[in-house]
Amino acid sequence: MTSFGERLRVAVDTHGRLCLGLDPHASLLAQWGLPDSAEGARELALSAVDAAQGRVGVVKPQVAFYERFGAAGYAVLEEVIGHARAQGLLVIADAKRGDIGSTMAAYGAAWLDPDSPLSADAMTIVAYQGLDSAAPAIDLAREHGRGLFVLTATSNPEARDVQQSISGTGRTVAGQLARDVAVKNAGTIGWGMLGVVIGATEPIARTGIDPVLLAHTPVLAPGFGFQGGRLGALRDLFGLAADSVVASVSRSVLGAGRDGMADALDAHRQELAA
Ligand SMILES: O=C(O)c1cc(=O)[nH]c(=O)n1[C@@H]1O[C@H](COP(=O)(O)O)[C@@H](O)[C@H]1O
Repeated sequence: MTSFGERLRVAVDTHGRLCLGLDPHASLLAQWGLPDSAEGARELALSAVDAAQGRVGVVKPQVAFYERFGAAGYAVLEEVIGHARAQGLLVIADAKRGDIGSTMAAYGAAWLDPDSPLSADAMTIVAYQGLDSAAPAIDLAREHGRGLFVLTATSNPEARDVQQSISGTGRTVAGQLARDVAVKNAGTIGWGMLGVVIGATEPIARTGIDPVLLAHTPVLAPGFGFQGGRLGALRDLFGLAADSVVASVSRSVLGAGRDGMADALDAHRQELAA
């Protein structure tokens, strides 16, 4: 079976390193003239998947924007994930789950088991319980060719006090988590099945993460566009980890509206390539 790392590499080599976030914010639904309902979220997300087709290889629905509509929202999320995957897009479910091992097994089953109605190619997780608490989800992902992205240095400014503080190992919390992930990918040829999330709102040098460690570790990088990170500055921001980056944008594309999304995606791609 092809691993998630290999599939992600092919998607990036084919379509470039941009990922489109499928985030139906209430403000975007209003801007699009759609109802603030599961049906509105469905219409926005399915239109975004259509615009993504042939322009990006990866999409990332943030599940909170569906969850807020309860069961109806989850039904839409199932449809959006299924539709995107059927179109050949890789789907990262941005669920940001984290818990003790036995519960992580259930989260893995929900988002990564091929038989689950929410089955995605990868999910985001929080590992403040220690990366090994995610072992059951990691094992399940490996078995089925799926992946996980571990939050290490997030894009929001409030995160710094925690994530850049020095842990018991002498490294920053972010640096230690990134190292733990990289160690699990060691020995992989190309990209491993475990990635890290590093925000694009400040240079990696400030996070305490050693970019050299990330040669085999894909880096999901949100924070470009609406949050201020510049795609054209990707190499300056990520330094020696730049080649591992998948740059994620949501509002800066979706905010261009139904008819403007395709052009916005093309403009973002050009900015990345420049
Ligand atoms: O894991 C994420 O994707 C994530 C991590 C992070 O540090 N910062 C961050 O913004 N995100 C997500 O990335 C998306 C950013 O959206 P825009 O700011 O609209 O491009 C949202 O879905 C966030 O939940």
